Amino acid sequence: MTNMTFPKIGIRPTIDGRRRGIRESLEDQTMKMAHSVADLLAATLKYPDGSPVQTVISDTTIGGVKEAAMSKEKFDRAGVCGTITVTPCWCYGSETMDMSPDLPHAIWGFNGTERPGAVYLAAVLAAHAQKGIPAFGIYGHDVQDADDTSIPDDVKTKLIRFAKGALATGIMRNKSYLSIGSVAMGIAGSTVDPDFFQEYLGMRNEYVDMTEIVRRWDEGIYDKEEFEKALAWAEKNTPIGPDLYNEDDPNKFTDEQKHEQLVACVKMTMIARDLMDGNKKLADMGFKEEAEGHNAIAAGFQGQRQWTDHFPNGDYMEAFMNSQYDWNGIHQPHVFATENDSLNATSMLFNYLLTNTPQIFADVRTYWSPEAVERVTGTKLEGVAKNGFLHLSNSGAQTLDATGQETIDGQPAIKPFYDLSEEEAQANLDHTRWIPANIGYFRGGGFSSNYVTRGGEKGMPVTMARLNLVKGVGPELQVAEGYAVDLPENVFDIINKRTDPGWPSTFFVPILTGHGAFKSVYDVMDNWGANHGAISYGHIGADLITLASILRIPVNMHNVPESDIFRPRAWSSLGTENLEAADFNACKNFGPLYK
Ligand SMILES: C[C@H](O)[C@@H](O)[C@@H](O)C(=O)CO
Ligand SMILES: [Mn+2]
Repeated sequence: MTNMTFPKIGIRPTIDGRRRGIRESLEDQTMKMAHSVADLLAATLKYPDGSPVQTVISDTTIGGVKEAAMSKEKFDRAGVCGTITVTPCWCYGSETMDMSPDLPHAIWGFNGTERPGAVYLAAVLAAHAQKGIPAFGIYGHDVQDADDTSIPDDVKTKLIRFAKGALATGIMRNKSYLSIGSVAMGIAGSTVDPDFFQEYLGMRNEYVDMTEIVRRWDEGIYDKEEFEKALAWAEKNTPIGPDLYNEDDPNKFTDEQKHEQLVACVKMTMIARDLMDGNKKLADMGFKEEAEGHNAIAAGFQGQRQWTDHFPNGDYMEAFMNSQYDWNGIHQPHVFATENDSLNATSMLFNYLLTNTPQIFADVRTYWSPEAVERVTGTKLEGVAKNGFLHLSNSGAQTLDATGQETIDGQPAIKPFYDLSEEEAQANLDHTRWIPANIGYFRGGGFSSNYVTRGGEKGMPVTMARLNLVKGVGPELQVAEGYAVDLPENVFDIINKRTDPGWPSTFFVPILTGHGAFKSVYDVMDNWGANHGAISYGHIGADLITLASILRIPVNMHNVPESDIFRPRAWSSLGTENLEAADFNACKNFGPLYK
């Protein structure tokens, strides 16, 4: 999603309202705390376009209800999507708090002992709980001196984790999920649930039939100049690869037919982008309505089967939509799901908004036990993969940035577009083949990207997430942190041949904890809620858990250490011993963020 204005974090310095000494003595310190938080967020966090995150600070410290109202007015005008209240002292709980029920809130109560900042923190969090407007409490672990304006590391971690979740919530709000087509092959995630998008994400749903693509092809509703450039680029950078699946098929396509398919794939990519973002060029051509786009922050393409039984499949389009470069150079990726799996698109959207990195959409295809690998290949797995692995593979919407050719500190990584070099983008392309689709599955042809994610010596840290809808509960999130790993060459060759040799592959090893769904790699597979997963670079489970709690989506399985879990304080009111049950109860009790 391009050309958007981003929401901001509002910072509220609250203060003891007593004039004639108390308030005056605290003004400076209180305002300084607000500025240190603003500086921290601007220096640490970036919007999806790479610009630094912006904050708004209340014009005055807030000692009572009038100043709280003035601050709220300012925040509403500025487009604030979450508030952080800071204070070193006692203030008046319900008189100074921000009561916006549809915004996430956090409060940092300074851990000093000269003034009762922690007492205010506890009082205002109680008010939040009592009013059903949950807020995150931040209380530094170690006492600071009264004149210390620094932010301790534990406080920083929580401020940043909260701000990431609040910003993700704010950025997706009022945007659309665009379905291109409807339900693919009975996949539940592609039966779009508008109530979920509206109430939990604050989003709306847009729908276009897949015939819209044909209309735009036939009536020439795409930028012709861009298309010429794009096709020349595609012929050079995405050459059609060997026909692995169809060599012996009497119905296999000729080279001319395959070239026509590449033409169609390039046009599909441009059209999907225009459908999501709009395109001013279309207005110049007289297509003003089409030029607007659907304000989509995420989208999905049904593809199978009505489209793919007749036209080239969506793999090429999906791969490029999720990637950060094409004929226009390096740019922001889109969030684009195969099979119109709107729930996997949502998981990708969460991952993306927390990291600004492009996402892997994959089938959670096969659990390979060490025993099965040894039986089939004669090789005993060692190292990170010694307990087995999950083979993640789907022909379509897997970012091309996941080849493992991008690096951070010499290790394979997936980077945001603003950190990506031309060489890395080119290396990804050079490591990707474009394999003609298996015409048994895809009668209309098309091309799948084909590469293996390189994990490197230590494995690439990744997190797999999945949002599911469960009748009676609503949405639930599952999160598995782990590593994308390299397999010994002979193991890969044998496994690849008997799976889908023309699709991209990521071999995933979740981190085991010894309990629940993380007792074994098999248990992770066995507890996964659907056929797809959304895989992000990095270990982002703690951020996902915080975001889910803001949206009141319970997490039904995760392998994040308990010390990293950060949820609103009111969650403890629902239980402190069994955090999973407390999470379910809290999400149910407080209900979705929107109506
Ligand atoms: C080609 C097949 O229909 C696959 O696309 C299918 O197994 C899936 O991806 C299901 O999610
Ligand atoms: Mn699939």
